[in-house]
Amino acid sequence: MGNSTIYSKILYTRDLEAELKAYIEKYPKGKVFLATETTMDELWLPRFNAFFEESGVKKVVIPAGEHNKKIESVGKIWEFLSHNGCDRKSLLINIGGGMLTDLAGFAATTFKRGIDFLNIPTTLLSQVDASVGGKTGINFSGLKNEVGTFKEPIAVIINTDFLKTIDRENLVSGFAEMIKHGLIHNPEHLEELKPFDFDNIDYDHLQEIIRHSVNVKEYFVANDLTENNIRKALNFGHTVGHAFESLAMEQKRPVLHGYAVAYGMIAELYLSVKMCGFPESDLNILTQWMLGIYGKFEISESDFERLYQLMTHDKKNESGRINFTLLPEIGQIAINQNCSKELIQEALEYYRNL
Ligand SMILES: NC(=O)c1ccc[n+]([C@@H]2O[C@H](COP(=O)([O-])OP(=O)(O)OC[C@H]3O[C@@H](n4cnc5c(N)ncnc54)[C@H](O)[C@@H]3O)[C@@H](O)[C@H]2O)c1
Ligand SMILES: O=C(O)C(=O)C[C@@H](O)[C@H](O)[C@H](O)COP(=O)(O)O
Ligand SMILES: [Zn+2]
Repeated sequence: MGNSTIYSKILYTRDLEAELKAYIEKYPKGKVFLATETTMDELWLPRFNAFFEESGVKKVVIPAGEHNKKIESVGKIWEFLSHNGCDRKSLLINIGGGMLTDLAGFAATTFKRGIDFLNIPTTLLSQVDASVGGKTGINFSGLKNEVGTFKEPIAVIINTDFLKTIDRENLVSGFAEMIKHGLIHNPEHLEELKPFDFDNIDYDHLQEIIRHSVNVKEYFVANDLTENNIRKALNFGHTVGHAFESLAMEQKRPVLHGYAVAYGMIAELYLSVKMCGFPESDLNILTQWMLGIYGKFEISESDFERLYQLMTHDKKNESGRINFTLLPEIGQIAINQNCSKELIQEALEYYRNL
């Protein structure tokens, strides 16, 4: 099992309070804390306030939005924990999307050198990806997740009812990470995603396909928690995707994480054709499918150098080389693929000309 310390339980439920009770009871009253963000606090927390108050759980609320995944917000959580008597045996419950679970997970894993935390993901992206697997972190210096830790939550409780209030753009964003899971490990999962109807969602079916996606994530995490080896598969699309996401932020035209990953996957599938013999016919089909869902992120040739510079900060890089995870075919991965600057620019040119 490599360097894994699989410890998180993934629970699927439509009765959140019942699942939570068992966890809260293991901690002394007054030692369980809640972190959430403003959207969830307004939309969903009123239904649970009485339950949390009865259980003696105090709450900190962080402003919603990716731009708040920053050190100042971590400070706010640390202050809240410190002022309310949080000790090493306390538990922090994180309710929100990937922004919140990354941020509050990071706060928990660093407070007093680490306390337990439990994730309740409320977006599709956080249910299939961000809340699972123990990557926590914040953006820093214009770079995605530049500072963070690897530590798994004690549990992840997935309730698809939360997705009923998600806007379409955020659903579509989470769907990109599911496409990624299909591409890197499970062609059947990819096929079951193709007919998904965003306008007419069957939540029971959605819960099933969320499970299939989480299974892919868990497989890689269980075998390589700290990303020394095959976990790099989960980063497919992100070398270029994070560069797009950071560039978009710099240019004040931010894009959602999943959209950036979809754009990145197209460029990295092109690299897969050139480096690993990925079938060109599959590249064309997948490119058209993803373009149809995600549209196109407009870039000009003058952005190439900045995108390349951003890729030089990717966490998979070694000895100054930009390392990609690429695909020889759907469902197969090739990690540590070092591409030349010229080839990376060719992939960006391919994307730009679509
Ligand atoms: N740790 C990991 O392994 C991992 C994996 C993938 C992505 N991420 C990170 O996750 C973040 C993106 O997460 P996200 O897409 O969930 O974004 P997010 O957390 O910003 O949530 C998206 C929007 O949905 C709102 N929202 C949340 N839950 C809602 C609900 N139930 N109903 C209505 N609105 C709701 C939020 O307020 C926000 O406006 C990025 O920072 C990305 O880097 C981390
Ligand atoms: O769990 C992983 O490993 C991933 O790479 C999942 C990604 O979808 C996620 O966006 C992750 O936060 C990216 O990590 P980073 O190490 O490239 O910052
Ligand atoms: Zn991602």
